[in-house]
Amino acid sequence: MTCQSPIVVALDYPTIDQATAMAKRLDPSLCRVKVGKELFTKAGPAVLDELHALGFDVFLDLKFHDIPNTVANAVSVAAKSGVWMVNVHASGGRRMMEASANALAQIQDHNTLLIAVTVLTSMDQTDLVEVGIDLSPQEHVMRLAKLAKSSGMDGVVCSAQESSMLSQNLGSDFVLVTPGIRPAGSAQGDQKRIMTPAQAMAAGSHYLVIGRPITQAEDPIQVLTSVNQDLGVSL
Ligand SMILES: O=c1ccn([C@@H]2O[C@H](COP(=O)(O)O)[C@@H](O)[C@H]2O)c(=O)[nH]1
Repeated sequence: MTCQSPIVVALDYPTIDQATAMAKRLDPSLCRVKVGKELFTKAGPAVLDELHALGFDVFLDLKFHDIPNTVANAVSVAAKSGVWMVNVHASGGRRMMEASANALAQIQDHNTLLIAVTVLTSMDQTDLVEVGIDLSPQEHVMRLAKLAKSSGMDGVVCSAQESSMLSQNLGSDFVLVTPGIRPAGSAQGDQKRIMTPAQAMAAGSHYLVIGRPITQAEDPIQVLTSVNQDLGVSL
């Protein structure tokens, strides 16, 4: 069954038991799920198998960033594990992204989306200046997204604040995966470039990554259902 919802719930947990307990409170027809560095470092590929067995599409969010050969091989292993989406850092450069896209192309019948991270949603202009980038977040996202597209990526991770600009410049088929989503009233936490779910969809985002506003809610399924309803997703 294809999930109709754009929501990807970030399962940021320290153990496989906590992650699968949350997944069991969710529903694969209402969301996809994301496995990040904390959970994967502890649980390894077993967590992917468990989430697949529960019926979820899984975004493996390990943000690979290394030399081309290393990243291409890691992307290849990820795709063979059956994940729906995997990502690399666009700042790893053209050769790294092209090697990753070529590695995926060699896997028969894979249907894994390959996405490049542009500028983390936790960063603003001040953070960029400190790492030597004298561009606005929007300008740097645009530069990295153009590079990602021409290097064979299916799309990018960006903030929803850049979705409209990217959709207009790179086409509405270029997949925009947007963390930093905050339903009205939820805590911003460490995120800097945020938008509400409805604003993000209106701006052209394809997928909305939502973690703590759902996973730390008293009733996660109620929050998930209510965001889906606000977005007009047929449930
Ligand atoms: O630019 C990025 C890239 C990835 N993330 C990840 O998304 C979730 C967001 O969780 P919240 O609790 O909704 O803030 C988290 O797993 C990050 O590692 C991101 O936030 N920004």
